[in-house]
Amino acid sequence: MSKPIAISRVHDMDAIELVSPDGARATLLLHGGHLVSWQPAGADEQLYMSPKSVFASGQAIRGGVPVIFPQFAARGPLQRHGFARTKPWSLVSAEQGKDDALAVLRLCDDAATRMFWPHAFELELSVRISGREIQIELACENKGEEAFEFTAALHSYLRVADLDSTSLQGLTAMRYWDSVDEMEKVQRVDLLLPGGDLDRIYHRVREDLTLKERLATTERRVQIRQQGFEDAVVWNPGAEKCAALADMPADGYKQMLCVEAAAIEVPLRLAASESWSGMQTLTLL
Ligand SMILES: O=P(O)(O)OC[C@H]1O[C@H](O)[C@H](O)[C@@H](O)[C@@H]1O
Repeated sequence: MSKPIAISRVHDMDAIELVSPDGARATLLLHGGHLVSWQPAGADEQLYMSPKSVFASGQAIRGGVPVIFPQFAARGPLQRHGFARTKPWSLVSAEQGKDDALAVLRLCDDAATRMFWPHAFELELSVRISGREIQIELACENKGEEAFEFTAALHSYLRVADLDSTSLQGLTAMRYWDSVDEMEKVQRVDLLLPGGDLDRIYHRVREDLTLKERLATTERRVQIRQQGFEDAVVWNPGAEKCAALADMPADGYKQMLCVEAAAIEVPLRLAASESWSGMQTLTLL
């Protein structure tokens, strides 16, 4: 028997607090369809949330998992990272199942989105938690009569205790766009040690990635899988750029690494009535 979950208030905003029977928890705001917290069963928070983040209508949240749609970064005429992360989404369903908890949110075009982006669309974000895993799925349907193209990302901010003890594995031999140096490069080494200003778009991601963090007596490992998304963005602003971000503490960059499932290099194209979906799955190993 599944039990419905009612809307509550978190950060003074409408929220869905998912709790699965095994104790896994996640919090999703209707603002932006924004996942702001994920605690696997028996474990601590896995997502970074800036203590200086603003939670207000029309504003982007710094941390968790922003939904980037229909434009990644400044790669087009729209506002940075598109409008989905600052719009109010509606609740389709939220329930606790026998061994999981699941919420589905929806965002459709309206007069305001059509002013900037003249297309009829329906976006659905589904978040499912169970045990030590979370599945975040973004789906888009073209509800209009003409084809459209878009770029998108699930911009996950992973929390780390210390960036200097953190590495990311699984990117060997991959081609990437280095957004700092503005050139194409190839990853030579297996372990990426994120220090300083790092902003890369890895192309044609086929392998699972693993975030590894050396802790005092153990190692924390988070497996990152993606389907339907061809690119993965790895971002850390480093000290200088972090200090310039009004919604981050000066040393906040040491506690986070963004590993984003994305579709950027080859924009997604949907003909009338066509749909696409992409997923990022995080598993605490
Ligand atoms: O500050 P925001 O608009 O949220 O963007 C945060 C970051 O998002 C992505 O990771 C981009 O690759 C970065 O270039 C950008 O700085």
